[in-house]
Amino acid sequence: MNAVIVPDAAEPIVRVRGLVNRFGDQLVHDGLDLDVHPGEILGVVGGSGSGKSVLMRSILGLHEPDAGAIEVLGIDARSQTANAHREIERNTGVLFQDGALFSSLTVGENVQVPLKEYHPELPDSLRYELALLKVKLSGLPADAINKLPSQLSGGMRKRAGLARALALDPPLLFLDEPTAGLDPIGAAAFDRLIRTLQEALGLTVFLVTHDLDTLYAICDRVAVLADHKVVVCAPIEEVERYDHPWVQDYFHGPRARAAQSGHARQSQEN
Ligand SMILES: Nc1ncnc2c1ncn2[C@@H]1O[C@H](COP(=O)(O)OP(=O)(O)OP(=O)(O)O)[C@@H](O)[C@H]1O
Repeated sequence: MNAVIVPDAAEPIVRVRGLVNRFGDQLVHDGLDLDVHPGEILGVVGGSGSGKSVLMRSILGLHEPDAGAIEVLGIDARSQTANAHREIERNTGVLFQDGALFSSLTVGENVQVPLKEYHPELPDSLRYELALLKVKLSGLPADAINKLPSQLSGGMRKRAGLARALALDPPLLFLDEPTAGLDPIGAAAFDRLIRTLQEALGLTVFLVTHDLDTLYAICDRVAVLADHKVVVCAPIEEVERYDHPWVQDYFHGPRARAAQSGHARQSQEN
C-alpha cells in the first residue's frame, strides 16, 4: 500500500542534478540543476521550447532523461521499479494544461479515478463524499459533480482538473500553465485559489507558466530556463535584476511593466 509521504522540512522536496534531455540532435537540457523547497510555490518560466514541460515530465517519471539524478520526496524518480513510480504518483497531483479529464466520465467520476486506484477498499458512498469535498475545495458548485467536462466552461474544467489532482491529498502539486486560456479575471481568481489551497493544505507547488501576473501574485521563487539549464532561481525581485538577455526582455518588456504595476497597486490596496 502506498502511503502519503510527509516531506522533510529541511530537505528539498524535489532535487534535480545534472539533468540531460535530448531528442535526436536537439539538446533540451544540458546539466540542469533545480531544488524545490517544501511549502513554496515555485514558478518555472522560459521561452517556448526551453524545456519546461520536458522538465516536469522528467520529474514525474513520465519521460526518461538521458542523464542526471532526480529525487522526489526522497524517492529516486529514475528508478525503474513499479513501486517507486507508484509512490511518486501517489504523492503528486498534476493539473495538465487542458485539464486532461476523461470526457465520458462526470466530474465526480473523474475525481474518483485516483481514489479507486489507491483506495479500492473505500465504500462508494465515502468515495463520492471525498470527491464532492475536492470539487467544492476547487471552487466549483456542488452540482458540477454530476456534469460532463463538455458541459463546463474552460475555467470550470481547470477547477475540475484541480479537484482530481487533489483527490489523494498529495503534498506536491504540479500545474502546467494553469491560467492559459482564462480571461484576466478568471486567471486572477485561479491564482488566488492556488495560493489559498497551498496555504490551507501546506502544499508545495511546481507551476509552469507564461503568465507574468501569476508570477507576481503567488510565486515565492521563480526558476528561469534558458541556455538548456536553470539560469537563475530566486524570489522575483532578484530574478528581475538578473543580467541575462532573456530575463531582461521578459521582465522588462511592456507586459512585465503592466504586471508589475498591477501587483504594486494590489499590494497597496491590501
Ligand atoms: N517527445 C518529443 N519528441 C521530440 N521532441 C520533443 C518531444 N517532447 C518535447 N520535444 C522538444 O523539446 C523541446 C522542449 O519542449 P517543451 O515542451 O518542454 O517546451 P516548453 O518550454 O514547455 O515550451 P512551451 O512554452 O511552448 O510549452 C521542444 O523543442 C520540443 O519540440
